[in-house]
Amino acid sequence: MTAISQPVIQLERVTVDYLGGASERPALDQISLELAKGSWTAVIGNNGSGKSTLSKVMAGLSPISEGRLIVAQGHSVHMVLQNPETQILGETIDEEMHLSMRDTQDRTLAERESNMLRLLNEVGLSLPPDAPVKSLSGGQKQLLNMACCLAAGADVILFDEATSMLDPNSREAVLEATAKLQRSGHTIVWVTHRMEELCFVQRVLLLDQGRIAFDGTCEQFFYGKGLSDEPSPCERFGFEPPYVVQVARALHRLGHELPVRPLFPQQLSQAVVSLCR
Ligand SMILES: Nc1ncnc2c1ncn2[C@@H]1O[C@H](COP(=O)(O)OP(=O)(O)OP(=O)(O)O)[C@@H](O)[C@H]1O
Repeated sequence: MTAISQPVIQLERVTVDYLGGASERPALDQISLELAKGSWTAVIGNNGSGKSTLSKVMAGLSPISEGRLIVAQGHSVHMVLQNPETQILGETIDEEMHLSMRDTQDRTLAERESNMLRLLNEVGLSLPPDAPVKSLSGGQKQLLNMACCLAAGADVILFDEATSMLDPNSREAVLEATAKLQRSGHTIVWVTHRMEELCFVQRVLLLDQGRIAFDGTCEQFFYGKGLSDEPSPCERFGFEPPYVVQVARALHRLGHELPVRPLFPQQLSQAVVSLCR
């Protein structure tokens, strides 16, 4: 990847070596990277490859053994964790939101209420603010966690496997809300094991034993750089690509050259229709 003119987050040769950790190697090993403002980056890798440690480092929640983290001035980094329950303390939506809101002394009650409703609307959580948290689905709790990040002033949000405990509809709602936040200028880091979620992001970082083993676009990850039959990075590292990509690769091997490298079912169907014309 080329240097980014104004990175929001920069890691310079960051190593994290947990004291007393079971592994002989550091959790992160000399990682250098830059995140552009308004970008959406996925972080993937096998269990124990360092994904959670990397997101905690970026959020300033993990000590660094060597190297340094630079967060550009005026930017605020927050996290949405895997288990929707983990970071909720309030008993109702509004109680949870008020716990997260910053600068509350400066606002009148009416301003705070309207700000809260605006943020809930921004993530697509349309429930009465006095709804008890325990009545919310897992997906609604993640949307609430996202709204709380916004309430706390986050412009960089790190999702650490935030959809892994959700059903397909809830996953879609969280992905849609995240895409909307990115369109409005937020910087997103998305740790995941789900290959199909990479289709939404601009940049894929693959961690392997604490090091960056791949850094490129989703298309490059699933299809490789050219049209050759060589295994793609996704295949080389032993991940199963989404079904759409598998079909497109199979068609290519059978000699049917698609005009695009599809990521979504609609793109695949359009490409197949164009082949039949
Ligand atoms: N608090 C800790 N103390 C000691 N070792 C740790 C700690 N947290 C993580 N590790 C070790 O650091 C390495 C990277 O762990 P990390 O949780 O960052 O990986 P991961 O890619 O997020 O894994 P997973 O996909 O299972 O969540 C692993 O070897 C893990 O055992």
